[in-house]
Amino acid sequence: MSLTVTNLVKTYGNGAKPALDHVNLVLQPAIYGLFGRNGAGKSTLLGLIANRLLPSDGMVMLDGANVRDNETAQGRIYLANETRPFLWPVRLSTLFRREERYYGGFDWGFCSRMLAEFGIAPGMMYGNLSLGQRQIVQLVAALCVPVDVLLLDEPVLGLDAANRQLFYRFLIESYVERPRTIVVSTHIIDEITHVVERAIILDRGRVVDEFAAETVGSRAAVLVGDENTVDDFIADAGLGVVAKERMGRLASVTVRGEIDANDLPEGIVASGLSLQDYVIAATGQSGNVAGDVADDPTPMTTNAGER
Ligand SMILES: Nc1ncnc2c1ncn2[C@@H]1O[C@H](COP(=O)(O)OP(=O)(O)OP(=O)(O)O)[C@@H](O)[C@H]1O
Repeated sequence: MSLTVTNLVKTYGNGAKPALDHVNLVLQPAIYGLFGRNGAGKSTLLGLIANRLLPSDGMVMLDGANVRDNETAQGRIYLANETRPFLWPVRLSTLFRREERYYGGFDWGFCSRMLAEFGIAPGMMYGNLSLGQRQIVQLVAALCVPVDVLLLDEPVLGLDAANRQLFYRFLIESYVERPRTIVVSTHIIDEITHVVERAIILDRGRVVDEFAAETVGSRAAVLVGDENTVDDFIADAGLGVVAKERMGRLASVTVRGEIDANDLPEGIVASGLSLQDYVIAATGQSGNVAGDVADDPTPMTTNAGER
């Protein structure tokens, strides 16, 4: 299974800046985290992949078929987002049966187990559920349909902490049971770090980085120490500076690439960035740690010595 996004552009109005600007991606079976600041274009990208929005340019192909003109391909893609229309006066079981009919299958056993653990009775009316419970029902449905591409737009918005943990557990279980392409857009990055295999970072409509999540520690580092010593080290090593903060005589400088602790002079401490810190650095106003993979597919090295 392969989902290819080619030169995808979305402009919402005449003369408006593109919400999505020539995005190229190749997605394989894996759990992807889709990250970016408010308005970066995450929902737009997911809406275009799911054929809920018309692209201004470019295309989305699923196993070689253009998703636009192909109902079979569309039936293999499921988008769960807040606007998914579920009619109000409907029992959960009816709602799930509709999904079963449209998507050609439904994992009823997994559904019952998830509802039980979330404490939601299957005979409930959808409209009688709380906001968070409705969100859970949508996620349960999403995990039970036999699609090849699952797009979850801010899935944990409205879920309490315990239910978020439960959802991450079910998401992993579902993926292990049936590996497929799952894209999760979220702002709660720290929580999902250990769930996602790959990360996609969007900034102002462009993909600025796409990488294996476990390699995040080697994509950028923070150096802390006496400002002059840190500056000299950075200049000698030819490191790219992303951001710098001063605290009296001390400086904290974010640089691109991985730092070998053996290369550090005395008095400088280096640490890697968490996925959340890396996303902040990659999408901050002061600098762009990632470069732009729209033009360069390998913007980051994992070795500071290569810079
Ligand atoms: N229906 C629309 N009409 C006009 N502009 C829109 C529309 N939907 C989105 N936009 C604009 O497109 C850009 C991207 O929006 P999008 O919702 O894709 O961002 P996002 O990354 O999902 O943001 P958030 O994290 O806040 O949900 C924003 O500038 C937004 O204002």
